[in-house]
Amino acid sequence: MAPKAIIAPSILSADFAELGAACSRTIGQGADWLHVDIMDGHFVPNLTFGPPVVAKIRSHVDKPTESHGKGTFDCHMMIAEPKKWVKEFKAAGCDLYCFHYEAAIDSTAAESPEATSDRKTSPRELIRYIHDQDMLAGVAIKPGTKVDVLYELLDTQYKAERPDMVLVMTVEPGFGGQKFMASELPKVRALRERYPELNIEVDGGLGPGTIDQAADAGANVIVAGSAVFGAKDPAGVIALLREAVDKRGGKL
Ligand SMILES: O=C(CO)[C@@H](O)[C@H](O)COP(=O)(O)O
Repeated sequence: MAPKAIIAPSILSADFAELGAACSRTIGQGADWLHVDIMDGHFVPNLTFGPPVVAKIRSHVDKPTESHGKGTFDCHMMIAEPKKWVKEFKAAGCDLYCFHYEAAIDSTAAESPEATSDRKTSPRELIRYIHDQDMLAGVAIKPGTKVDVLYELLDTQYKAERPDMVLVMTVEPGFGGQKFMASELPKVRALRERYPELNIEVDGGLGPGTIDQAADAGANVIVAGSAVFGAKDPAGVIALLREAVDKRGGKL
């Protein structure tokens, strides 16, 4: 049985002048989680917000009462140094810290081997560290990254080192409103076949016109930015996305 639908609107497409109100309204419109895109201008060519903003908007939304529950702040860390910010984002109210596999393994930016070990870390160590801070851990892959790099992490017998969620990007990370890349769906299908109970998130170009393909492939955590925040009826879009995923439950 595939896991249930989790709808996570991306607040990157919200009106930043009223971000707190937009967050609470979106939860009221039926969203399960809020997807919070953190960009550092290095890992991706765009800048968004840091811990003080996350802390402010957190106060507009009730904390989840259970793991993966309503109100979860799903922080998508598009940053070059994911280990460096774990404690700050925990303090700001992040519930799920989803780092990029590519950032965790990339040591080429570090100036010296010593700096490398200090600033970069292996995905496995990083997952353990995130769990030690009492957050869920997610691992994201960009379109150019093969899905099988994740198998070793997902197959570990040590729960503390296993991701709670995988994010398959269906656009190049960095900006909202891009065209959905169906070429990424074989990754989702491969993950779903191998891990029937895994939370598999897709992000980029999701909306009423693309959700069926993503749900057919096995995605259950759906990020949608412009499709929700640009809609006349955001609650209707959230319900449609949920129904598309849930009606495939058990048939995958
Ligand atoms: O991480 C990202 C972009 O890097 C996303 O979360 C976008 O914010 C999704 O926006 P839409 O494609 O749904 O408009």
